[in-house]
Amino acid sequence: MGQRIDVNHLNVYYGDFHAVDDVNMVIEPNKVTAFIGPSGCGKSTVLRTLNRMHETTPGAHVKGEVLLEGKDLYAPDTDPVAVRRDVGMVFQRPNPFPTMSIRDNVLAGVRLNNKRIAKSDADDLVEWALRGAALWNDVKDRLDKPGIGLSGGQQQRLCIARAVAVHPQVLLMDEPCSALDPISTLAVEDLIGELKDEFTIVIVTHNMQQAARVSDTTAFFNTQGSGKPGHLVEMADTTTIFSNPQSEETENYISGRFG
Ligand SMILES: Nc1ncnc2c1ncn2[C@@H]1O[C@H](COP(=O)(O)OP(=O)(O)OP(=O)(O)O)[C@@H](O)[C@H]1O
Repeated sequence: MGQRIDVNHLNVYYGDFHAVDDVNMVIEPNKVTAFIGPSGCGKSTVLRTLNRMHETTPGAHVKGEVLLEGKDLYAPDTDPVAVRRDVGMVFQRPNPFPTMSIRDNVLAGVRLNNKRIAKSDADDLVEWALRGAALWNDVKDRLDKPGIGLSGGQQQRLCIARAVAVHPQVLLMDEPCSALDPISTLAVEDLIGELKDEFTIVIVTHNMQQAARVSDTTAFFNTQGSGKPGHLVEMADTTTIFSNPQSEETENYISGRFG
């Protein structure tokens, strides 16, 4: 089952630069939450703080709280590697390991977590993850071929299979369809709808139609301009955000007046 995330007074900094100001939000379990907003408003930054991935950028740090099912992801005794196991991530560009087979790509995260796994269990896990990522039928006869030999859309689904294989509670997706053609995009969007039965999903997208199609809840971020921190303007049911937003800023953005 997916888990809930509470974000309390989250501020994010790159060195001295205050990139995101005072975000408060609840990300509901087993729902798809979309982050939308103009370039530079902090969508990816906030997403990356939900599994401490921003810490891979030197100087990036947070103030405030991120709670996964009530547990503070930034508590001193919390292991970031364990956080990333519970909160998986799929990136903008499909990034299968180029020298690995399809099968080994699916198992890569499990092996990185130092889990020993028997061959038959590995076979079951590979099939389960690839079925979950709607890729099994495409690849079941070529599991030992390189992952890099798949189409872009298939590679992205392989990356989703690799992410789900470690059984995370939450799946973060940073513009997962931006490098895909329209047919692959639809396949990944359908998949997101199915995956929410098992995981909590947060997706950053530039595409408002995509947010409207795939998400239950939408968070609109904005910034007063370059050099100014991004902030959360409002968050509500996706239908409310697109049909009856509270803020004029949101109204202007979704009606295409800026961004
Ligand atoms: N590695 C970094 N070092 C310094 N500043 C950064 C870094 N990454 C992002 N920023 C800054 O933080 C702010 C938020 O950036 P972020 O990438 O989160 O925005 P975004 O809404 O995801 O934008 P986009 O839609 O263009 O991807 C911007 O002002 C950006 O310039």
